[in-house]
Amino acid sequence: MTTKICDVAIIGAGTAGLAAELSARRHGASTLLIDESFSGTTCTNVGCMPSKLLIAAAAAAHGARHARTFGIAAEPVVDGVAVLKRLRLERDRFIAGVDKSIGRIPDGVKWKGRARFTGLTTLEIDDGTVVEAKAVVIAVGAAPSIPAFLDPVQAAVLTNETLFDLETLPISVAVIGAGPLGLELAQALSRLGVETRVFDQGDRLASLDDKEVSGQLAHILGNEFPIHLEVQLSARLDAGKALLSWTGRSEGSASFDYVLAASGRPPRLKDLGLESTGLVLDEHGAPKADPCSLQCGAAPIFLAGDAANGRPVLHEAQAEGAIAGHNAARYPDVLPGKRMVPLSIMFTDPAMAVVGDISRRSATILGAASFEDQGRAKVFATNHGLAHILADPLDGKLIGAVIAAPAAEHTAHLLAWSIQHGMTASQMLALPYYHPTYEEGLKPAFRAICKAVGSSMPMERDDGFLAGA
Ligand SMILES: Cc1cc2nc3c(=O)[nH]c(=O)nc-3n(C[C@H](O)[C@H](O)[C@H](O)COP(=O)(O)OP(=O)(O)OC[C@H]3O[C@@H](n4cnc5c(N)ncnc54)[C@H](O)[C@@H]3O)c2cc1C
Ligand SMILES: NC(=O)c1ccc[n+]([C@@H]2O[C@H](COP(=O)([O-])OP(=O)(O)OC[C@H]3O[C@@H](n4cnc5c(N)ncnc54)[C@H](O)[C@@H]3O)[C@@H](O)[C@H]2O)c1
Repeated sequence: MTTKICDVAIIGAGTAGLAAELSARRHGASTLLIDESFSGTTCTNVGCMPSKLLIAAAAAAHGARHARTFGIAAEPVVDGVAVLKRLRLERDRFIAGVDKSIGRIPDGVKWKGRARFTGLTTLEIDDGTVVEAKAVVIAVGAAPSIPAFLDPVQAAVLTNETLFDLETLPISVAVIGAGPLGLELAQALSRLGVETRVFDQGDRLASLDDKEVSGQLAHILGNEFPIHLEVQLSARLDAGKALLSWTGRSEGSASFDYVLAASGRPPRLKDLGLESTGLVLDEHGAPKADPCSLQCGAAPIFLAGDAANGRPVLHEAQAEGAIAGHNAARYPDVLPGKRMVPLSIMFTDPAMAVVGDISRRSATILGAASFEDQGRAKVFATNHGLAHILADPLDGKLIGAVIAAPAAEHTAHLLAWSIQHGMTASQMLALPYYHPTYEEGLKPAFRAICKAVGSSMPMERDDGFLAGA
């Protein structure tokens, strides 16, 4: 039996785990990074990058199909094999990049195997190795959850872990879940010519707490592929296909080559032996971590990335890894990490973004900006969507935003940065806006906030009459 002794053991070499290991080592700790495969991250292998590569192919098809809007005749011919071949080629380059960074980790720090807790800071790896650490960072990520009603059609079920390895594009796909995963992939598949339908038991897209923005997006996306909200589903195999039946807000049945389970990705904490740590676990078997220090109670255990189930997006996995690694190295003298303004973006077209704290909506001023008559959007025939910007009623300081509009991924960044710097709507209007741009489209929301809180509008720069702004 091998025993490994270290200051900080990190379980999981994904984005959060790699950041945690580096951070702990930079702060003087001896580290042990344990992963069951050391073969890329969720982001590169089955997450952000392959999904965006599929979206990029879909955008090319969509652009050609819609060229006729501008007087140009074109009809795309989608070669499914070629689309997926290019996707995997580029994806593998991203994976090679991660392999390179893993290769730079010093000898003796990496340990391949599946770890589980046997005590507060003792781990057992599936090869029998025992690890004794002073602190542990849990960065095990998340895994797809497959609803039980899909059991009868298991053979036809895809997840984000299998979709990108198909040889070619299927004829038809049912997508279960209208969250970011389901909607991004549904729109991409639909634009690539796959008959696609989305189903969700909930009453809005992406569980978005803004009915108006969510409703507009549902309308826009619903013009491209059917979205069935508030439905209950059942499934059975029929002539080798998955036959889905649904009841609720709408009723029907249809056969699909595949069913994509996009119904959430809970943290992979189940077989981690957390009960041996003595930590208080919730009904899902998860410990609670402080959102700033990422420490579980007062224990020498830290949670980071998707495993922490707080902000399951890449830049936060990296940031949380760095905070957790630092704190694990300095345990018990733990510090609160400085968290960024929350920012999440769904790469549909139009994109949907949530920025800052939108939970206090009732206690804020709301400025709205529609993109239906917006200059830049009209030029590019993308004139739809809505931005809601929330601000403090006292001084118009920006608090949050929900946007489903063209270029939302870019305007959301500007808003997140402005919120982080404490900007007010009035200050936003005093900044330069080039014409004609999508950024100009936010001005009506800033003006509405200024008006509501009685703060000044810099008229010499923002007169509000520029045609198409
Ligand atoms: C389809 C899809 C698209 C996405 N698109 C975006 C996007 O566009 N932008 C964005 O910001 N985010 C996106 N995300 C989210 C983003 O990918 C994740 O938030 C991020 O990758 C999480 O990183 P992580 O380090 O927490 O987990 P992971 O990268 O999953 O790492 C976890 C690691 O832990 C290892 N592990 C697990 N259990 C054990 C164990 N017991 N012992 C040893 N090792 C173990 C695993 O092998 C794995 O290597 C997307 C996710 C998906 C699924
Ligand atoms: N652009 C991005 O940042 C991006 C893109 C894709 C995925 N992700 C990440 O991937 C993770 C998973 O995304 P997701 O969209 O799967 O999760 P999600 O939890 O956001 O959405 C899941 C959806 O599935 C629905 N659902 C669950 N069970 C169902 C059932 N039995 N029948 C019908 N509907 C059901 C839920 O109501 C919900 O709307 C998230 O953490 C997300 O942040 C991020």
